[in-house]
Amino acid sequence: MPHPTPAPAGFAVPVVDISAYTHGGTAEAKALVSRQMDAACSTVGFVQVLGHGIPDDILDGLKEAVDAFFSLPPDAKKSYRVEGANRGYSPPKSESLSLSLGVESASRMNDFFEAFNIGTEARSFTHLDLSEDDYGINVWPDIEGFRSKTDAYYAEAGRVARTLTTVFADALRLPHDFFAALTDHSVDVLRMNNYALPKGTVTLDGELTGMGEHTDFGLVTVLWADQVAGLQVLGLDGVWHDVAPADGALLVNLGDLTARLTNDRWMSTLHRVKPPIVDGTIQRRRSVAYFHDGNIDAVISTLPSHLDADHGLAYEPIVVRDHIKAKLAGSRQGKANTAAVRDAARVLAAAKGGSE
Ligand SMILES: O=C(O)CCC(=O)C(=O)O
Ligand SMILES: [Fe+2]
Repeated sequence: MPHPTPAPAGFAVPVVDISAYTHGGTAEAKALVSRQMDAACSTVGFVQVLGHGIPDDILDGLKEAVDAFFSLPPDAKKSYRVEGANRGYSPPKSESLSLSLGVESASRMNDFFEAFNIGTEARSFTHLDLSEDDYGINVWPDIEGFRSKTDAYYAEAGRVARTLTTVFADALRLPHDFFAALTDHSVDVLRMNNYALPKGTVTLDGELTGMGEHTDFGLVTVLWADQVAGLQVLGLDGVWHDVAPADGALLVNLGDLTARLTNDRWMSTLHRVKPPIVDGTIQRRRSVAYFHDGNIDAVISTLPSHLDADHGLAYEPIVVRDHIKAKLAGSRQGKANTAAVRDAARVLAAAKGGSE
């Protein structure tokens, strides 16, 4: 089947230009952006974000760092593995994201992506008594410029994530600084993903999964990706749709914690990476996800404005630490996350519907 298939009428990832927030627009311009964001978050849960203001040279530096790391020999990459923390190198087939949802995959550790993670460290908050066990210590590959380039992008992506939470606060009619109290020592992680399979290793048994279906764990994810097919998003129609970033856009999606805040009015949308196989090979694809997950000790409770007393749909309040632990235990240690009942049901329903 040729790829990418055109998106059918009825499914599109809305484009929202947030310049009014990044470049000091008028109150009216901001109100328009927050209305557009509300519509995107309540119908798709993914947004093509323009006007983010990340300079091209910082994006170029990020791509150089990603290429330099993933082109190291396998043994060199493996020397940057970190046990027990969301840091360093993850080789292909060491994770199964679908297990973070409680959905069994055919051969459990099936995802062929490889990744390198960096993130916020507890020790950077000198005034707070936080545990590195909750955050993690970064490892840095011995590659000239890798750290400065990824640090520069990390700061920019964090700025965009925080700007987005300001848009969210306005869209949800919350105090402007509502999210600041949940995110002043946020556990943020940057995951650089590489989807590549050496020639001749691709089998056409239909089980090829770049990254299994999952929802992101936190508040919001800012995703830079190559304009190469592979990312698929589950629509309200129960069908998987191909999505690639528009020119100059970052893809932004909501995570589970924002869905919990809004009692699922805003969507933590299921997504996966299933690259098309063309002539027995897959086209290499890179993506870099910045996860803005909230303070490790923050309690996430459904907003009073979104409680639905009649239907009793509110989630129990949850501490960010407990939520992240349950999700990571699924994807990393092969334990199905039994708490993700709603998500698992949606994946199984979609499995019947197939992809577009
Ligand atoms: O590679 C992609 O486009 C998606 C990556 C992703 O969903 C993730 O890292 O959580
Ligand atoms: Fe994701």
